[in-house]
Amino acid sequence: SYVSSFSTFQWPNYPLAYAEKQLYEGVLDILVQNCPPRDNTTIPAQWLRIAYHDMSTHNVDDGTGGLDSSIQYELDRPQNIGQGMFDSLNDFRAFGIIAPFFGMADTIALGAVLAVAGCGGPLIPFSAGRIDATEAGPATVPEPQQDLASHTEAFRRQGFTPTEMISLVACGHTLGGVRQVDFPLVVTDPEDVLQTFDTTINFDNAVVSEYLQNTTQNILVVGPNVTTRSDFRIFSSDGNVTMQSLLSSDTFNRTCVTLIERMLNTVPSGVTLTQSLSEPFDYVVMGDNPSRTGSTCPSTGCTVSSNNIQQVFFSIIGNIQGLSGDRYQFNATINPTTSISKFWFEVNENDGSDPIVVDNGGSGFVVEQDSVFVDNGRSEHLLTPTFEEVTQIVVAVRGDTSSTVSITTFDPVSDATTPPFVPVILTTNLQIDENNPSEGGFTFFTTNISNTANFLNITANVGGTTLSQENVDLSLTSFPFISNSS
Ligand code: HEM
Repeated sequence: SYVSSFSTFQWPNYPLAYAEKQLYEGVLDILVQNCPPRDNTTIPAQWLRIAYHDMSTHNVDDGTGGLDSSIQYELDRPQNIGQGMFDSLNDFRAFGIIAPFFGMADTIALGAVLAVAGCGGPLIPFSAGRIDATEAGPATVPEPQQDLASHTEAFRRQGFTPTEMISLVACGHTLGGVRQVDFPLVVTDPEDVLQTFDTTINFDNAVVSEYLQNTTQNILVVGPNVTTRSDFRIFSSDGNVTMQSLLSSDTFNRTCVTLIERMLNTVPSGVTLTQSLSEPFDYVVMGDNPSRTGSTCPSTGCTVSSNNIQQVFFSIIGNIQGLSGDRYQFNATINPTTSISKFWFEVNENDGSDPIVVDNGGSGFVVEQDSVFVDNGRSEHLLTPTFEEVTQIVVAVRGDTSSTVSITTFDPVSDATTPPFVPVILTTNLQIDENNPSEGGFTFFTTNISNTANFLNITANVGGTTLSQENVDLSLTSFPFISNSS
C-alpha cells in the first residue's frame, strides 16, 4: 500500500482516486507544457477545440449529448475538419490513460484543463465520471458562415446565455487560429497557412484587447469574407459591453474558468460526475497488492514502519499550485490463515505534536476479501521466445484446484489506426499455474495478458461461492521483468 501525503478521501473510490492521480501525477501534461507548436498551431489549441466540439452536441431541452466523446464518430463532418482532431485523439490514445471508469470523454476534458494551464492560463477544477458515447450525436457545432441568431440559439441549446456565448468564444479563441486548407472561404490567401486569433500564443485576453483596440488580426472579425466574420457578430452583439468587461485579465481568467469548467461538465442527463478537484487530498491510499510469504503479523494486528519514501512527482497542475508530497510504501507480512480485516496509518511528524491517525474517517481501510487477488510476488512481465512482451498474471485463490478463475482485462490502447479509439476488453479463463504449487491454503492460477492492459477484474468460483476483486490497477504493481528466452 502507498499513502501520498497531502481533505478527506473515503476509500475505496476508484473513479475519484484515478481522476486525482491523472490530474496531479498524470503524464499527459508533457504534450502541453510551454504551449508547444504543432500543425502550424499549438497542441493546446487543438485540445481545447476538440473539447468544445465534443460538448457541442448537448441539448438542454431534452438532456441529450454533451462531452461524451461522440466526436470520435463525427470527424467526417465539415464542422469538425482538421488534422488537430485526429492528432488530439491519437495523443489521448497513445498515453493509454483511459480506464474502466475514466473514458475518452474524461480524457478530452482533462486535456482541456491541461491545455489552458500549459499555455499559462488559469487552473480549471476537474471532475471525472463522463460516459463515452458509442455513436455520433447531432451535427450542431457552430460554423462561421452562420448568422448571429443561429449562434445564439446554438449556445442556448448547449446551455449558455448570449453573454456567456461572447465570453466563451473569447476564452476559446485566445488559443490557435484558422487554417487555410480547412477553411479556404475564411482564409482566402493560399499563402496564409494559419491565421492566429491574436498576437500571443498564450491563454490571455489579447484576443479581447486587440479586438477593442481595432488592431485585431482575428480573421473571424476582420476577414475578407464578411459572411464568415462570426466572432465580430458575436463579440459586438451587446455593443461590446461583455468584451469591455473582459479587458481586466482577472475578470477574463475568472470568467473563463467558470465557463470552460461548465463546458467540460456539460454531459447527458443521467451522467453523474465526481466532485470537482482543485486540490489534492491530504492522504490517499493507493492500492493493495499482496504477495504472501512468511507469517509474522498475527490476527491481533501488528505495526510496520514504512520501508520506502518517495517524493511525489507532480504534473504541471501540482507544480503551478506549488505542491509537494511524499509517498510512503509499506510491506506488511500477514499470516495467510488468520489474515487481517483492516489497516490504518499513523503519521508522526516527530515535531512534538500528536501523531495523526489516518483511518478512513474512523472505519479503517477494510479488506473486503483476501481470498482472491493478483499475486504481486508471483506475477511477472515476460519476453516470450518470439520476443512478444506479455504480462503473466498469477492469481492466488484461497481454495483447492477445483476452483475456477477468470479475469477481464481492460487495455486502453486501441488497435485501431483511426478513431474511434475504444479499449480492448477481454475475458479469459485462467489455468492452474504449474510453476507455483499450492501453498498456505492457496492455489495459483495463471494466464498471459497484454502488457498494455492497465486494469483487471477477477471472478472466481471457490467451492460453489463466487468471489470477485474489481478494478485491480496494474500500474500500481511492480512485477519483475523476466526474459524467458528458453
Ligand atoms: C460560434 C462559435 C464558434 C465558431 C463559429 C468557431 C469557429 C472556429 C473556426 C472556423 C476555427 C478554425 C479551426 C481550424 O482551422 O482548425 C476555430 C478554431 C478554434 N476554436 Fe472556435 N468557434 C466557435 C466557438 C468556440 C468555442 C466556444 C471554443 C472553446 C471554448 C472554441 C475554441 C477554438 C480553438 C481553441 C480554436 C483553435 C484551434 C487550432 O488552432 O487548432 N471555439 N473556431
